[in-house]
Amino acid sequence: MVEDKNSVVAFLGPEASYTHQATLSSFPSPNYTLLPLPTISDVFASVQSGSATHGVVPFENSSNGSVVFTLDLFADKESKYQDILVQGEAYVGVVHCLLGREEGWAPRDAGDWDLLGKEIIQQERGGGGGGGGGGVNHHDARAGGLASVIESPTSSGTSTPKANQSNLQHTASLPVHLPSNPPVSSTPSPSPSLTHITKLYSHPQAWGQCTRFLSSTSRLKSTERQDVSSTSRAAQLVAEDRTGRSAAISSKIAAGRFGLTVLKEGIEDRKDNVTRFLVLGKRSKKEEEEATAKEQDAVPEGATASEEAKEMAKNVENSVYHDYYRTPDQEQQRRPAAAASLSPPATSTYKTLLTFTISHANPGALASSLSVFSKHGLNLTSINTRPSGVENWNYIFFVEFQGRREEGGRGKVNEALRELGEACTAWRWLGSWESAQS
Ligand SMILES: O=C(O)C(=O)C[C@]1(C(=O)O)C=C[C@@H](O)C=C1
Repeated sequence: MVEDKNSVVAFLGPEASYTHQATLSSFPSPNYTLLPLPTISDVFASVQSGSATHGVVPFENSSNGSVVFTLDLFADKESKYQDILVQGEAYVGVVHCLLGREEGWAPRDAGDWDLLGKEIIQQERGGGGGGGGGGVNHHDARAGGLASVIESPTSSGTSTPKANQSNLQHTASLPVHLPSNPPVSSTPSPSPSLTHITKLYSHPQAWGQCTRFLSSTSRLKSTERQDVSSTSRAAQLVAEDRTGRSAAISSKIAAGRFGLTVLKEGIEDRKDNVTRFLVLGKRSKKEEEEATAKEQDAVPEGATASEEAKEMAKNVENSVYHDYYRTPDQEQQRRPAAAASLSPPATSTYKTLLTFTISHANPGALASSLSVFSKHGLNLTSINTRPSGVENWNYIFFVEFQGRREEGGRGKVNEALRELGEACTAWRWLGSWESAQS
């Protein structure tokens, strides 16, 4: 990533989320200001509006599949995130823990408790709208938030080697504002009783990654579960619960951050549990203007208005959109630019994410669209769908493949896109980036 001390990186918070770990791994330098936001849509919105230069969002988990909230934001049915492109990825090993209070726990010191409560309330107020997360001071987000409670890359939420340039061990320490003698212990007894737990909090993805533990622990089988916006938000809510009867599925790092006890560690179904995160960026105004100028030059002299239109539709050199939510006129006015990510060095492996729609009434439209990729030797690595939102049982298809769009309309990805335009009703390029997979 381009390092600039004015860069603001928004991520799904509050601090100590797995997304925070992915953010530190992709943006290890203290020159970046990290901004925890309550929801994934807040992250998209902040990148689109320019209040953040980058965003980090969860995309898929190795055992539980896609993060549908993120897919729906990429589907962008209301055309709110037209300038967002994927510029990178990060992998974080996810070791889930059950966090809470031990049976019989009670806040020991009202002063300490008030201080902790005040801290949490401050975070929520600073969050920039909406419940569900904590917006902490930017610097706290980096320092106090996560780095200061990370003991080693194996403590929880480890990164895969490539992502682990991170500085998950980054130890800058700005104030955390937790009480010096927190009213809890983060050291569990060997096998703490769970009979006092009456409510569980977590992110929906986490339930799906801990099914065995949840279904085999008699106390928890029938315990009420509440979905919240992130695993660290779950930990934050449990820390606020003065009854001591709730628990969160979250990370060991979050236990340290929010002063909770790890009641059970390693509760994920699979030990190789990994979540992939995407780094978002925005096409710049300058790039957009340049692309508009280039495309105007590209229209052959003497072309008629309709030939021009045809030429524009064919010219995928710099286009991001063949957008399904825009009329051809609107489409021509926009003509977005190539992202900075179009010109990385040639040695690495790249990935590209696209969405497309087809006419469901047209037999073979889906098969023809997909065959474009194999025809051009592009290794299709995943396919997803989300409801189109236009008509029942119609879908937006997401495909990811190895390769990248090159500048100047060259290369097999550009060729495939030209052909895809003939097989589908519309497509949208969501970015090409260097793979972080080892
Ligand atoms: O970042 C977090 O802590 C989240 O709660 C999000 C999220 C996700 O959506 O995948 C991230 C990692 C884990 O897979 C579980 C939850």
